[in-house]
Amino acid sequence: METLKIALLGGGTVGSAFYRLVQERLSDFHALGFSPRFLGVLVRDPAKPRPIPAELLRLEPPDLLEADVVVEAMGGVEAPLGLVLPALEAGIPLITANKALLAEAWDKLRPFAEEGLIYHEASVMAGTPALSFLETLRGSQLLELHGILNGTTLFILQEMEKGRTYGEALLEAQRLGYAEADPTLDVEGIDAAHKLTLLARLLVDPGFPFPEVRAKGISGLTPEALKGAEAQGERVRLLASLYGEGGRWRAEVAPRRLPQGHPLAQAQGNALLVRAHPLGEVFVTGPGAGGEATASGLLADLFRLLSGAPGHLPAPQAKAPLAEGSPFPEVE
Ligand SMILES: NC(=O)C1=CN([C@@H]2O[C@H](COP(=O)(O)OP(=O)(O)OC[C@H]3O[C@@H](n4cnc5c(N)ncnc54)[C@H](OP(=O)(O)O)[C@@H]3O)[C@@H](O)[C@H]2O)C=CC1
Ligand SMILES: N[C@@H](CC=O)C(=O)O
Repeated sequence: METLKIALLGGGTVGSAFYRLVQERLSDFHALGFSPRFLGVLVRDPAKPRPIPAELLRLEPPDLLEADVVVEAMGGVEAPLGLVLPALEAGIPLITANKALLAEAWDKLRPFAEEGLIYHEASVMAGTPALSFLETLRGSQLLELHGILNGTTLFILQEMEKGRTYGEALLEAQRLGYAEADPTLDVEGIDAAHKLTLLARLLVDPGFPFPEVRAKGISGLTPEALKGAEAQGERVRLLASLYGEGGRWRAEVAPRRLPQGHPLAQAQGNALLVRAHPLGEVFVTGPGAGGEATASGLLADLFRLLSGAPGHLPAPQAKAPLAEGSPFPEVE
């Protein structure tokens, strides 16, 4: 049995759930011939209650160069970047749930992603297949993509439809572990824009720049706007859309009106609807936030790594859209 040395950066909602899930799935590791061992778990406050043995908690990162794999679930951009870069330079694979890091520090990380060293299924729709789903669609050419990529705002809209206030619903989303440490990223559409950037790089342009994504969130939406949509047989959802316009890819996050019977309006979880040529229309839905759902995506990546498969490779070249897209109407 080979020891698998894991350095875990972050032991919060996601990191704790990942630690627990690894313990729960030891027999699957053993079946693959590995025995996982955590070198340490980086946190800020070791006194916080969490399901990780105190002797593993570290205020300084464990020696990442000793690890077989670095798993990053700390959030932010500059702090994790400074830690993971030397490990990547040493050829140590990175598994991360951090979409902000990938979206905003791509110039530094792209060479390692192209080498197959970065695994990040959990960064978009948590453990629900989004990146691996789109990888399979590479056999076709993307026409357009529309997704509900943020669990916090979906939860808030669903709760507001049941009569709860925006503020109450946001607090509950934070309690459930769905929201970012800074929930402005969720409610202003920035988290969904990070995720949409990653999808665009996977499918249509390996260098797709994050600042090109227009982001509008839900903080300005009133209960009246939601009721007005309902009266017209519609539902409002924060959609991330990638579509052709004037021969270029346009990427936007905005609250949009959907017919109530549309699969994206009916979806109870995060969702992704893709039209591709020649495949046609494909739809996937499932949990997109929360500790356990995200840990599932991290573990899937760890098993992918152990099976010898490379990380998530960006698109090999930039491609212009084949057709003009048809985004759903935006809420004014
Ligand atoms: N929550 C979710 O549903 C999902 C989250 N993600 C992503 O996963 C990552 C983690 O999210 P989540 O677990 O919710 O966040 P949390 O805030 O719950 O956890 C962050 C962890 O990292 C530690 N940490 C953060 N910054 C530092 C630092 N500078 N030095 C040392 N330790 C640090 C924190 O320590 P301490 O505990 O002591 O504060 C904490 O353990 C983020 O990138 C997020 O976007 C992705 C998909 C879903
Ligand atoms: N804050 C994010 C967490 C998962 O990516 C969300 O609400 O979707």
